[in-house]
Amino acid sequence: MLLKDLPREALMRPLSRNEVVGMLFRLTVFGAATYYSIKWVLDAMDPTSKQKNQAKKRAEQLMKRIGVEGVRLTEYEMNIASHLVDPQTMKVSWRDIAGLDEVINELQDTVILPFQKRHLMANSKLFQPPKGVLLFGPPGCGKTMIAKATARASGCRFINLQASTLTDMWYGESQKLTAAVFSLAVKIQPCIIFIDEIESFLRNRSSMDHEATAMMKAQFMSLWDGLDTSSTTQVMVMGATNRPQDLDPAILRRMPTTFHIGLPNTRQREDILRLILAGENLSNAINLKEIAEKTEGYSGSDLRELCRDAAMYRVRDYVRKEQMRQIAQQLQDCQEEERPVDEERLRPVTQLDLLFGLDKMKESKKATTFMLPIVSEVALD
Ligand SMILES: Nc1ncnc2c1ncn2[C@@H]1O[C@H](COP(=O)(O)OP(=O)(O)OP(=O)(O)O)[C@@H](O)[C@H]1O
Repeated sequence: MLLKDLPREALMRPLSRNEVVGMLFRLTVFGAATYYSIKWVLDAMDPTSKQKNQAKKRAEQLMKRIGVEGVRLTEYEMNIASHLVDPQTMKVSWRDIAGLDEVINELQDTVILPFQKRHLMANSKLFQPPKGVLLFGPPGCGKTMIAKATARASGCRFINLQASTLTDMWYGESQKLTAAVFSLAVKIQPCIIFIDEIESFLRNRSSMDHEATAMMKAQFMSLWDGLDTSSTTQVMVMGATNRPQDLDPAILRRMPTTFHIGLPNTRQREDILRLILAGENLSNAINLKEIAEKTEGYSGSDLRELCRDAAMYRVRDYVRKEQMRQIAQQLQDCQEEERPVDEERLRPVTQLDLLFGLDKMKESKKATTFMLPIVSEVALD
């Protein structure tokens, strides 16, 4: 039936109460159905919706585990919260770091103490943890370990941020995420925001910078400055870099507390080797001083790799011995005999294993330094 076919009186008469309620009800149902359909279609079209849901779930679990409950997070804060490190899984402590006692003592006084004893100095502006700390030095020398151990020792929550988390986003998203980093840190304080390779997104500003990058940097700095407005805010940005010379001077100014984590000297290398090999079955003739003296220029991570290789030789020997025994048994066509208990165990790591490991490491280092100029030639083209 068309509208013009309806009797004029029916159109003019006022609506009854029930009709108005019914109409309102139908409108509400229709509005809600439209809203959820559009939301569903948009979610289905959003290529990142699955990631968002996973990040949300992970963030909720983590927040529960770190003991933060009853705090409402925005979608962007949820995303950042998925980079929270669960303190239970953060195993690194000072005892796992060798040869860096001076740095650790300094960190203890300048960073950890103000966090640990914050209740004593609540009203002192001078005795607040620094808002920015920079760890710099060559790769593999323990910067990340130091950052994690600092968070653990100071009882801080730890957001482990990769620069790409903020820079890989769509235009506009980066800025929302940057804001979320700081707002989340304040909600879950005391908190350390750790940014590895900080120079990769807070590098020297240049006229070549994309507008969005320049805006994000400016925003990052102003949010960082905002931490200073309240003396009770317990949030610190800790950056790590291999290339401090590439950092924006404005960023360097905001990180007056700097720690150089350099390549270890002979004594430090010996300490690192001792720590890495602690708990291993070692031959009595092991001479770590000799290995330390032969590893000039090696980082802690190189030394760990060397020890890993050395420890593998005895596994390889064990497997070979086993194969030889099986072949001998097959040749003699005899039943498998019971073996003495010490044949079931791996032999101790010997000095020779370490020296072999060292040779292998030297070879691979030579190969990579040989490859490096080729890589840069390609990049320059
Ligand atoms: N001083 C040290 N004591 C014990 N182990 C060390 C030390 N330095 C480095 N290592 C070993 O090297 C590994 C790498 O260290 P870490 O990731 O902290 O280095 P980094 O300086 O952050 O390197 P990058 O700049 O590449 O991120 C550690 O997991 C650890 O096994």
